[in-house]
Amino acid sequence: MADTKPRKKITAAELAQHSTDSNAWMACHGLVLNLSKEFLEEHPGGPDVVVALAGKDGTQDFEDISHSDSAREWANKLIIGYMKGTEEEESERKVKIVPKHAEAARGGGGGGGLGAFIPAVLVVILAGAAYFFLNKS
Ligand code: HEM
Repeated sequence: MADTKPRKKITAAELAQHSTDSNAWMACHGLVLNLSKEFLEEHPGGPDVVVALAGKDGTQDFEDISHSDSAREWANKLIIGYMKGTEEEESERKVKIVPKHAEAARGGGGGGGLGAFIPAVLVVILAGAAYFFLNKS
């Protein structure tokens, strides 16, 4: 993850200019990844699916595949810059990395309800068990 290269601030127009397989950038979680030739050749999902998103924001497609944490670490090595945004977003994107699978699922997917539901279910089960044992004796 030792990404020592300074990150560049990139506009949507600039991103859109890098949309061919020999010159492919893709935005992901506000970061800009350089989809190098080696990356495209080695990508387990093949080059075409990624090249189709070159010059665009591929965050949704990247998350839809539920990429592993090692895929995310690989993506971090491709970071060359960050998307232009508000001052706050930009200062975060200067140091940000592609979120781990669990974080992305929690934050981005909108499916956070279950996590909050589990403790409530546990409390009900424990209360039921306590009631049962206290009444037994
Ligand atoms: C740009 C950063 C990306 C990286 C570093 C990356 C890396 C990987 C890695 C390591 C895998 C193997 C499974 C895993 O470890 O999760 C994988 C699988 C896959 N990726 Fe990506 N990927 C990237 C972007 C994308 C995008 C934008 C798509 C668009 C749809 C995509 C589509 C797929 C598909 C379909 C597979 C499944 C291949 C299979 O199991 O048959 N990937 N990717």
